[in-house]
Amino acid sequence: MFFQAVTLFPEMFAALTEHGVSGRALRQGLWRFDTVNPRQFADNRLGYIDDRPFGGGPGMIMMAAPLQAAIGFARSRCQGDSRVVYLSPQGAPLTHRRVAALAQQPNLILLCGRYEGVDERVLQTHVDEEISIGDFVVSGGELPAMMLMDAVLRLLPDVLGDSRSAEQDSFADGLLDCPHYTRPAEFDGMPVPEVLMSGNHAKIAEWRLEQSLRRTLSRRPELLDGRMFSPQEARLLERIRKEQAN
Ligand SMILES: NC(=O)c1ccc(NCc2ccccc2N2CCOCC2)nc1
Repeated sequence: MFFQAVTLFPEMFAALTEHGVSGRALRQGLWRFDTVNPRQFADNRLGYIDDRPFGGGPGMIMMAAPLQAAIGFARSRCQGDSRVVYLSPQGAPLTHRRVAALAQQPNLILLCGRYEGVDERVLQTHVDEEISIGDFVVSGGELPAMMLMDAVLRLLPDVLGDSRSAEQDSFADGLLDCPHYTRPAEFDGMPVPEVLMSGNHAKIAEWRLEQSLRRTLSRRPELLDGRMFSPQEARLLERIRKEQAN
């Protein structure tokens, strides 16, 4: 996987390239990263890459030409297909399903907007997909881009190592995660659920699945809409619903 970010703030991406699982995977060569700064494609001496909005209004808009050139340069560095993703509040919601689809791409180019946004004509001609990480606004597309990258990287083989498999991530099975505990066995007078100390792996797995179903039902019931259930899940849901009915 070759990620490129078209960004005015390349140093921000150190958060992923210098730290944690993503940083280690980069050093191991499990993925590649580079940035393109639109400022180097400004066609004037002063490096202007933004200008006032037609129609008036506050702030500045990123100009089309430098972005088009930066995207073209990024694409020229890709072997095979490349996909340009624009992070914006107007994008399609990022879900596990969409992350899994992106993880199949060999080359992803992430366009990070600043100022008040980007000239629409770049989006129409050079952006393949517009994605939002949530219904809120942040100052630039870099943090959303890094969240997308991290979510994709966790799905790449070997990035998480054999200790953790991504399918255990909640959302991978379409459910919220179960509660987790570690030592001490009693903290602040609170014990750990007995079943987790039992060593009975089938019962532990069933307890964890039941807890995930309970949490999903109470916190995000809409996630269960349209989801198929295994016989075990259906049985557990039945028991939970009965319990809540009385
Ligand atoms: N939900 C998201 O994925 C998300 C993504 C980006 C983003 N901001 C960058 C941005 C990108 C595109 C358009 C406007 C803007 N903004 C620039 C700064 O001013 C506000 C508008 N915010 C939230």
